[in-house]
Amino acid sequence: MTYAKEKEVAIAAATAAAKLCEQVRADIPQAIEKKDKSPVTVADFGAQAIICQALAAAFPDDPVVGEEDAKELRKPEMAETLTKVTHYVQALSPDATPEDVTRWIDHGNGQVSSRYWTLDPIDGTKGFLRQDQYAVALALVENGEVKVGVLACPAMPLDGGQTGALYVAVRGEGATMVPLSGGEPQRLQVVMADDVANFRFVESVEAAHGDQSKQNAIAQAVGITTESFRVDSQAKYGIVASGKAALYLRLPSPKYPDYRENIWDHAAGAIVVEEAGGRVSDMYGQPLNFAEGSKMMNNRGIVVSNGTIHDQVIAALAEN
Ligand SMILES: Nc1ncnc2c1ncn2[C@@H]1O[C@H](COP(=O)(O)OS(=O)(=O)O)[C@@H](OP(=O)(O)O)[C@H]1O
Ligand SMILES: [Mg+2]
Ligand SMILES: [Mg+2]
Ligand SMILES: [Mg+2]
Repeated sequence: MTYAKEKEVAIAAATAAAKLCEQVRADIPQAIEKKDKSPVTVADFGAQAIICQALAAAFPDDPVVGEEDAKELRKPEMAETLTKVTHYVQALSPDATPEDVTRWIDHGNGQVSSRYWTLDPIDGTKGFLRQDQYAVALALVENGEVKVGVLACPAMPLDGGQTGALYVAVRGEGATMVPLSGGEPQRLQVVMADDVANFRFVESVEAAHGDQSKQNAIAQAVGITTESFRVDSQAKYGIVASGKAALYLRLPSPKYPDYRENIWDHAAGAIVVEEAGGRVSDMYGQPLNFAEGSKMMNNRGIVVSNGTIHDQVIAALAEN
């Protein structure tokens, strides 16, 4: 088994971070506004602290490229928020001080290099605030290729009535889903072409994060006639990997034509789908570039599929 230690550490860290997030969610979190006007919560900071602490201890030489940083949190007017974050972190790491917490968060300020981790402590913060889907997303990238991906989706409903999924993939070794509450890992397989009931497509809840009218037109062009399934965060990748949808489309929003996708919004999800037999590319069929920087400057839009319809989707995009 390759990357055994990386997989073990990533699973333990993402599972712990998911626990922290669920604790915050039960307490009804408040949104804090970031400089770019997007929301962040004490759970985003706490989850980044917990995961970075674990990665720094196990792999001290690996940079971590995370979404959040502690710059604002260090300001005196944020002391109360930092106290709250520290309180949630202490439930998992009792000796943690506020200084530890900000230091661990800023361990996530690393740069893309030949080997690095990328972390989205909460992907779908808006979904998290709405008590909808969200994901803790962690991936290891080597020489531009995602090697390990772990996606914790604490609000994901499972067959059989439980809630909470952990999706795990290692390059060349397949993808599995294990309930966050524990149990046997189940092998993931994307939907087959003849599984009509699951031949659906997923897209973001937030209309401004895509182009919903074009997404619908492309889905129809490849024979998907049912309405989209709208889900927050990289949970969408988990749904495609589990064979519960054939396609996830994320086309550039007409409102933000210059938007570029972040590596942490896709790395973990992409390997989970690929290892379940699916395909991931940008809207021109180009591979996602995880080798350059935190934003994928040369990619536009995201297409995630079960594989069988991928070329058809790219062809439909070229025509529309
Ligand atoms: N304009 C635009 N276009 C595309 N994507 C954008 C845009 N603005 C933000 N973001 C990123 O969207 C991430 C949330 O993913 P989703 O859209 O799938 O979920 S959600 O519907 O917003 O909950 C969200 O990730 P988090 O910040 O981690 O929640 C953002 O990185
Ligand atoms: Mg995100
Ligand atoms: Mg995030
Ligand atoms: Mg964010």
